[in-house]
Amino acid sequence: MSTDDVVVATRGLTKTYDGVDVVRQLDLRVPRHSIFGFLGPNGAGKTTTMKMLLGLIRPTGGTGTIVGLDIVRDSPDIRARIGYLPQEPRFYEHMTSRETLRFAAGFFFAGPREGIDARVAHMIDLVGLSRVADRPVKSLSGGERQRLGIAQAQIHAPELLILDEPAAALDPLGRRDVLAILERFRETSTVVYSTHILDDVQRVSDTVCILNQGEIAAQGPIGDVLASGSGLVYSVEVEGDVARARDALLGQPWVDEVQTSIRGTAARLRVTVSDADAAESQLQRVLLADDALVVREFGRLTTDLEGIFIDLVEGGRDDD
Ligand SMILES: Nc1ncnc2c1ncn2[C@@H]1O[C@H](COP(=O)(O)OP(=O)(O)OP(=O)(O)O)[C@@H](O)[C@H]1O
Repeated sequence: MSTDDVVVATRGLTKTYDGVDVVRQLDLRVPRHSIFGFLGPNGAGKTTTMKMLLGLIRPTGGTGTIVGLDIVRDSPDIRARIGYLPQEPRFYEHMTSRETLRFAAGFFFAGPREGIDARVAHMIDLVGLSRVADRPVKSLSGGERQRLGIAQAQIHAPELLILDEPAAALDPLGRRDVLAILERFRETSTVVYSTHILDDVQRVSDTVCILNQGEIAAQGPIGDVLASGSGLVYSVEVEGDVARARDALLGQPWVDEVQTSIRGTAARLRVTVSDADAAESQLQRVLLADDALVVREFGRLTTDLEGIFIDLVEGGRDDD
């Protein structure tokens, strides 16, 4: 990937508070035009990382660039070129949504008022606030406020949008609306958003980074991250002498574990292997060597992000 294709790149990014690394040695890479899901449990360090990227707090160690600018040296320029939605956006409650967006646009756009008004109207339309645009912000629902926050962050058409938990406080319909809006930005911009809701990431993200206790537990295209967690488990449905089939499998050096669940005359075997190549070439053969055994179904298990997330997060947890 060339540097033009990477919007955020950090190396060894670290933040220490009171001698504790809350973010440790992050090497992040966000591809241009991706919807990058920054996933992690509460306290993982997502907000701290985002604030470092925006120049709102200073890293203790490491370096980073964002849209080609240095995150420490160039932070004023970064804030002009990036849209940011904090976890709890604040507004002037008596202003309407339209006035709020006009006010924000005034910081970025010079030139005739009509230009600003057209941009504001376009953003109101894009985030679906037309019906309520001329009501005071204090009368908006949680979902409407969040959509206003996204419109405000995007008012100057930044090439990168950073959103801290944009959908966390919303009900399923509100979340769906926000995710649909993020999708619309994919063509024109890059979106980095944090969340602890796996389902959201699975729905809209093409790239994901799982952060746990301040460190990256997994990062990459979502398909690769999903494959990394599911590649070594096979599911096989058989009929016949299940115990013999199980023993035959456990006799292979590349088989770690076989779990069996009986379903009438058939059984499902969940086979965990240590060597995917060996499993691909030999697993079926081992089973078919038993003439009395019928193999009804055979395949690699596809796990979802939740399984991987729990494995990574639980696996990385210190025993206390
Ligand atoms: N100013 C600070 N001083 C000391 N510790 C801090 C400070 N800011 C954050 N922390 C700690 O750093 C850790 C990471 O916090 P952060 O807010 O980045 O996590 P997060 O992943 O965004 O969590 P959440 O999903 O709950 O918002 C937490 O343990 C938090 O208490």
